[in-house]
Amino acid sequence: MSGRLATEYSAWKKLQDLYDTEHNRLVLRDLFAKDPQRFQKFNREYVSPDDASTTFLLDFSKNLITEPIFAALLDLVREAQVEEYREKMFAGEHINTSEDRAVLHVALRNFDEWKIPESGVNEVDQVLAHIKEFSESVRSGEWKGYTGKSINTIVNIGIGGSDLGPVMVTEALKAYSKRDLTAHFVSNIDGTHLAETLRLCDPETTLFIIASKTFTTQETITNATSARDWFLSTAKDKVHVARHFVALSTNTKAVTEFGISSENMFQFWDWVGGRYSLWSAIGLSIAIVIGYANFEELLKGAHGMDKHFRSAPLEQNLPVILAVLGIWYNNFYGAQTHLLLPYDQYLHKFADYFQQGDMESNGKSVTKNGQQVAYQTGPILWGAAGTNGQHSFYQLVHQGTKLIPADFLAPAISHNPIAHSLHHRILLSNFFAQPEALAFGKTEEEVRKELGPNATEPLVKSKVFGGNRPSNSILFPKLTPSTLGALVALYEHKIFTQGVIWGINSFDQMGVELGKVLAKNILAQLEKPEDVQGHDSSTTGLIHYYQKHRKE
Ligand SMILES: O=P(O)(O)OC[C@H]1O[C@H](O)[C@@H](O)[C@@H](O)[C@@H]1O
Repeated sequence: MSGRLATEYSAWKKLQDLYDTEHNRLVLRDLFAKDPQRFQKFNREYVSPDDASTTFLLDFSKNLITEPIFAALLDLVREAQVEEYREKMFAGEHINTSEDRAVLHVALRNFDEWKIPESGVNEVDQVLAHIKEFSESVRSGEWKGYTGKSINTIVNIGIGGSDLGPVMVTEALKAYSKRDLTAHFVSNIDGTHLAETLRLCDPETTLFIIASKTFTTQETITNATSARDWFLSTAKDKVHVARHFVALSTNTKAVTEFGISSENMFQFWDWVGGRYSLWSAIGLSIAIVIGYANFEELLKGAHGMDKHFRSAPLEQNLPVILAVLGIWYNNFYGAQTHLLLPYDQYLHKFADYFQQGDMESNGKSVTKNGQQVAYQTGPILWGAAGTNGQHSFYQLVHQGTKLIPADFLAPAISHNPIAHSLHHRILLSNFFAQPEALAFGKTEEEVRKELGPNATEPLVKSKVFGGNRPSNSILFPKLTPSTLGALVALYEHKIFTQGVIWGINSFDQMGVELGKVLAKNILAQLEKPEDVQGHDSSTTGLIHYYQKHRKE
């Protein structure tokens, strides 16, 4: 984040040399055969400094690295001054330079550990108390709708960071949820999303949570307005809106103008990035679904990881380790993508969540100093919950032409040990088998032996697995709120570390603006063909085709 080009660092040049001279020799079969200590060298156990039950193992031994390469990768971290920039973040310096803002999601889960001199930080506890009080009154049934009934359905209306975090966490921690309370999440401007959700709601017992940092996002404000119209078509009197609509935002003025009173507004601050906001008031739906005590556990789990990131030596520092391994593949092996593969159905939104977290943060091509980068930055992030992915895209991961580094994640214990944990043992056997198959593959010799002398050449070739495909494995005892908090913070700090090395600003999102501006312009031209002005022939042709075929 210094804004320097990564390629200027001497460690970068060293890594390029190491890649050029070594990469043909970096064969996992050989590396493991030669060194019985390889697992010992390249695994780390995380134990939260605050709570020993929040723990996991990171095995990164199945990566295409040696000790000198690992050392050079950590030299790159030192040379890029990641530790100095980390301190700037924790101190509240305005490291989001393009927007002149601090980056302080860590202050939302700080529990008075560090003094951070930024305005708003001293209001965090107050907002948490508000979340606690409100979530408890909804869960206990004390909060009543306009006809005196308790709330049994919540609808979070928000998009991007104001949607993905609450969706991911409420899914991930469903085992902790209040089962007689239904939570829906409406994000898309497509009327179908709201209409299909409202079909499942009763205006007398539904609470709408309007989540928008800016409170100007077109999708959210349009959905919220239509939801209010739907509500008022039954409730009639506007005075009832107060019992059924609350807002989570930094923009008090826009919230009040929408008709939500300030006591029903949960505040946060401009130093909370949208994709880092689940720890803030944006987490209200999480607190309602899993209860405030569990929400606080989530925050504490993340705080433990913050402490680890801030104090652990680089060679023990898990976010740093994940970050440098990512750089090794992204920048030296030319890998374009990175897979997140949780072997836990509860984490089925984990990759979706980090698509925004990673790609909106590090999908940049100029440095903080405005220089065009001549190297790759953020990877394309994708994934699915195991074992579903195995029956979908793993073919390409195992035998395709692309190198796709992957992180496998799994809990040792399931929340649902049905059939005497048979399901879970099968799930975990896949979790152990896939990284093994990716790393070690199956040689032609092995295939021939298996198929016998009559096998055709094409059949033999088609059954060979090249192997040498790298992965990390993260194994934790159980998916608890605190463990989830630690895992999310682990990836947040990985993204931070990579952003600093690439010299980019991980905390703005200018790339989402242009499409929004053009859509606004087009919206005003949709009525009549003669209004369609100022576009290329393709866009004009498409809009004309729509105008010919629409039937309102
Ligand atoms: O919460 P808001 O202000 O409605 O923004 C929702 C989303 O909008 C844009 O896509 C980006 O700025 C995202 O980072 C943000 O999460």
